[in-house]
Amino acid sequence: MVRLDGVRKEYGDTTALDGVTLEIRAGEAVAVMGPSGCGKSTLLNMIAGLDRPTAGGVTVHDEDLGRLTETGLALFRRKRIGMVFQFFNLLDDLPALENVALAAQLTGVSARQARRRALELFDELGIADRRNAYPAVLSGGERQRVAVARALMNRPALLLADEPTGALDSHAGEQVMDLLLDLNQIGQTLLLVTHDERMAERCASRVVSLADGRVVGERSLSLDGRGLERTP
Ligand SMILES: Nc1ncnc2c1ncn2[C@@H]1O[C@H](COP(=O)(O)OP(=O)(O)OP(=O)(O)O)[C@@H](O)[C@H]1O
Repeated sequence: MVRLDGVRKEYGDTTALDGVTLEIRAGEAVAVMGPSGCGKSTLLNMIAGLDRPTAGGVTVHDEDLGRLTETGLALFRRKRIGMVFQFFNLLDDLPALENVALAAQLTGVSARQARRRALELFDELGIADRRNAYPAVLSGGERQRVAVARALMNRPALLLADEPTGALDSHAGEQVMDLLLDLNQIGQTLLLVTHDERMAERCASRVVSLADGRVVGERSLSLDGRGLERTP
């Protein structure tokens, strides 16, 4: 699903990624961990096509991102990638359902069809009763579930999550972890950046450790070990 081949990224004198080679198979849930500044977000940005490597190649879902124009990359991102961020990144002046429907409308889907799909997702994620609420009145956990719904709207090949529980209290964080775990267990490929060892162990089948822009370790987690401590 994802292949990084000797990816290097420099920002002026700073080397954010220093030759990262990594593969992620369809259906995997991979957590990327490492100290602040080691290049985790840069890695996600390379895979999402939000930024281009200084050297090396990135292939996602058989698409060589280096061959895409800026317009091609924007289209790739909208159709193939779902992203969830620590601080939700919802639009404050749109109700929850419209925030989510917009993701499909931007790919040319009609407003009616987009709302129908968004409602299905709100039902599945247990937030249907919050569909007309504006982000400001939603709890952190509800906001993140809306953000996950938005990320899933276009049925992405890959869901990228950058510290998705970083701004949540522990109960809401647990619910979001359960949600990501459930999504992966029904086949969604997931790449997760987290500082939280417990989250990695709960949601990921493999943990990749980064330090100073390099992969310095990898370990697989047994499937049996995942999701055992579910919230009631
Ligand atoms: N747009 C940018 N311009 C200049 N330097 C950048 C840019 N983005 C990242 N960097 C630098 O690249 C390095 C890696 O940053 P990155 O944000 O990927 O690390 P991170 O592991 O995600 O950190 P954190 O856990 O604190 O979010 C850091 O030294 C950072 O300052």
